[in-house]
Amino acid sequence: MNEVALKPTSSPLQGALEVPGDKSISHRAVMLGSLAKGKTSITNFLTGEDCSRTIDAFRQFGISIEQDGTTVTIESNGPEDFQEPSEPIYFGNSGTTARLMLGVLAGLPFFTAVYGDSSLVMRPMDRVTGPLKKMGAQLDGRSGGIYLPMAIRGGALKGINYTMPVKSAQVKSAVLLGGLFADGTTRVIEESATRNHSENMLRAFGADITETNGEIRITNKNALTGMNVHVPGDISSAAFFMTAAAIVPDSELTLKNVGLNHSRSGIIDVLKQMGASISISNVQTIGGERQGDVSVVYQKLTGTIIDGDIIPRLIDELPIIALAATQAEGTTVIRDARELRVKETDRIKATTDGLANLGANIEPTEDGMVITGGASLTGGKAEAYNDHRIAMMLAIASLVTNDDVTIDDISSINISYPGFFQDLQTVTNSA
Ligand SMILES: O=C(O)C1=C[C@@H](OP(=O)(O)O)[C@@H](O)[C@H](O)C1
Ligand SMILES: C=C(OP(=O)(O)O)C(=O)O
Repeated sequence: MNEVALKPTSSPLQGALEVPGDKSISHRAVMLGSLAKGKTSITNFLTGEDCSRTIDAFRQFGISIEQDGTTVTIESNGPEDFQEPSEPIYFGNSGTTARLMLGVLAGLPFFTAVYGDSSLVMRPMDRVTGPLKKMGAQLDGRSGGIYLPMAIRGGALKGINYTMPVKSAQVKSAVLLGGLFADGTTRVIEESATRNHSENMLRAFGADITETNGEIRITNKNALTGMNVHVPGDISSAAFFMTAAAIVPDSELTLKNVGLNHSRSGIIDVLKQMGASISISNVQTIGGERQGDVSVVYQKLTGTIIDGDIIPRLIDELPIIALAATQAEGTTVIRDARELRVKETDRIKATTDGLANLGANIEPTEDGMVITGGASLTGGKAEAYNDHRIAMMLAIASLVTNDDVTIDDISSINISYPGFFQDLQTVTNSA
């Protein structure tokens, strides 16, 4: 157990901070770098546990991957040289590793067994095995093929046209990765845009991929070629500090080099909609990924409605947005976010239980929550349910409570943000 009792501090957040590299982009850089021929160098790689699971998976195929802090170097001859792993592959807590790797494994002509931790084995995999089976892969798993552990016999795929039934970048990416190995063209049609890092990076590595009006097409024509990838700061990590600065009076904080890809920046739109003072500067685009500095100056927030197409653009930020809503004047309604129920934990339950324990007026709904804000939080005990995003949200809550916030276990934070508490200390002490 790593229980902590965090003292309430109303100390404003000041100065500048550079959050670690983006988790989604770090995973994809290792995957495409391993599938490419030649050398790939990744800088500002996220050293969190989830991305280590992706590195370990490719090492099991015999790929040479060297890691020196946030720099990762991959030397590969491409998938023809991958070896059949002699041991099952462990995906840990990482949904992105599991779902995207199933797309890769579907295309590799050998047998693999895969498993995950106690959270990952409860997360639905049929959303990716469904389309991959249509492409010709043989996959089976627990409970009739829905859950890990799973066994895959890959190879000989054919392109399909796939209209996505769930708004999920992991599903889209798994099908596109399968499409890299399939005969003919693979088409994915999405109704609402989800994060497009796979498309951006596949294009940069030389894949034959095009996109028009929500239809993405990939053809197995060009081998990928190794390249240099610089990973921008993770907006999902920056979100904790942006929100903290937006709710703690007198804060004035800049988050530097944050990824600002439109498919990820819903948090900025929502905070602005709630009245936050946010400005963006030093914008540049590297490898198809927009990035820049985000400055937040404290200003009183008001409640809002969050639903529809913006949900996939801020899905991982909804727990911290719920905390912002507890500090905003009026009511905030979050809808169309049923996907939160199948993350590392049921995030609708974890967020509403946790914030209610700290004194918030918050109610779960089937696909979201309703928060009546404006009152200060008391503090108290709350469970992180072994979910990094919940643990960090509860830690940020201690900046606005009257008494201690006790969190049962904070070790999950290493999944996506190993230096979180040091960074929190830096910006709260520089006032
Ligand atoms: O593709 C990705 O890197 C991710 C996609 C999202 O999941 P879904 O595709 O399940 O929505 C997100 O919640 C997850 O943190 C990372
Ligand atoms: C849902 C998340 O990740 P994953 O699906 O990769 O476990 C997350 O990081 O919030």
